[in-house]
Amino acid sequence: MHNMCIRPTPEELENFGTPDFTIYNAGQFPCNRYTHYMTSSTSIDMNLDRREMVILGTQYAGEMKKGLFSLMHYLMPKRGILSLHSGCNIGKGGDVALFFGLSGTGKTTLSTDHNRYLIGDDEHCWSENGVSNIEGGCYAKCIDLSREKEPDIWNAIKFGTVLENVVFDEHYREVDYTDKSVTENTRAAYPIEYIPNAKIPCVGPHPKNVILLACDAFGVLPPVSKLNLAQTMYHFISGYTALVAGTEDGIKEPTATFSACFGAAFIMLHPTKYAAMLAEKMKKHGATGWLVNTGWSGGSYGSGSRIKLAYTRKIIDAIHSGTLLKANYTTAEVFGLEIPTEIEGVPSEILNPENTWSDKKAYKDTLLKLGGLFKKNFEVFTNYKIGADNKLMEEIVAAGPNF
Ligand SMILES: Nc1ncnc2c1ncn2[C@@H]1O[C@H](COP(=O)(O)OP(=O)(O)O)[C@@H](O)[C@H]1O
Ligand SMILES: C=C(OP(=O)(O)O)C(=O)O
Repeated sequence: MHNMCIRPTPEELENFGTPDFTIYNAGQFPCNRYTHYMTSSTSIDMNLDRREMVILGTQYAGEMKKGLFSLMHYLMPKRGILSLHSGCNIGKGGDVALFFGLSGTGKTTLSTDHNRYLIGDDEHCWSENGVSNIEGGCYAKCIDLSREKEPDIWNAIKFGTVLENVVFDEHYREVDYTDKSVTENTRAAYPIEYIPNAKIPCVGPHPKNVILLACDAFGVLPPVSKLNLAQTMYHFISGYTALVAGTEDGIKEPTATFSACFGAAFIMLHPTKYAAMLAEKMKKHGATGWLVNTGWSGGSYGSGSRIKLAYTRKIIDAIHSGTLLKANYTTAEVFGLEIPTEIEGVPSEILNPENTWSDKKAYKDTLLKLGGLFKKNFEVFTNYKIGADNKLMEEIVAAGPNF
């Protein structure tokens, strides 16, 4: 946690006073499964009034940072500040990008970019003054980590970094990043300044691009689509992804899931409250929304393959540089997504997923199946209002799949 939190200076510590919030972490000591409603030996309990959190039955460090993140999802909106489950970076020209996404969709990987300054990889706030990181460190997944594909994360693993659940040779102290015998969810927790181009303090102006990451295991969402405001809200509230083997226990193969605001586990208010704040801020500051599929192409999980990280990076580069905004687009059926026809460094044929499937009928069936899942998931939101009248919510519902 020391690595992950914003570390106070000695002067700040001198006048620290009493803590605002206390975490009691009992590590492996389990909770009592005979307690009413307790379904597991692991529990994370929070008392907002007493400002305390109790963690029982888990040694996963992520529970502490994500527990505090839930707290921020309660405290920040009360002050008119939007809490974001997103990575964030800033270009040399001052353009800020947010990377929303569930675990494993690429927030850490894509916000850590050698050509840009890192503001943070996971938890941010968007206030009247711009964006700021809640944390002071990163928590990178390191399963199958390679120097070639993720050089900045690789180089951040040095003295002072805490490696969690990795397997290493005790004599030579060499880590085997491919070893999944403890868990797939191996982690490296390092202070953000271990990334050479981190922006310290971790703050920036209002975002120019809002990138929604989805790891689509069905392989039918385009690698990138440009979204209008209603589509951005529709996909933000839906929070679709495939959970891949990794952070959550028991996931052996990609499983479609919807997690409102890309963070159902952390939000404390109704999802439409956060969506309304995001819509208002994006509109006010002229931010563009994008949907980036970091999941499958050429077929669903099992027949297709995961989109190459190198291609996703080129897509993200084109968003940052502004060239993608000026590209030519076609509109795809069912989801009505705007797909660019060309991106430098990315084979044009993969931009429209239909081209990558050899079995066109299977593609159409899968597309309709996913569209149906989106519709069903969204049913519970259609009766809510966003903003003063119901106009935006009507536009948002209409921005979903249409068939
Ligand atoms: N096309 C892709 N885009 C992004 N990440 C990818 C891609 N293909 C494979 N990956 C891998 O998926 C994982 C994404 O995890 P991470 O960036 O930690 O996600 P998050 O921070 O959203 O939890 C990394 O291990 C990364 O190497
Ligand atoms: C730490 C977590 O977030 P992420 O996997 O997105 O890094 C988590 O969900 O446990």
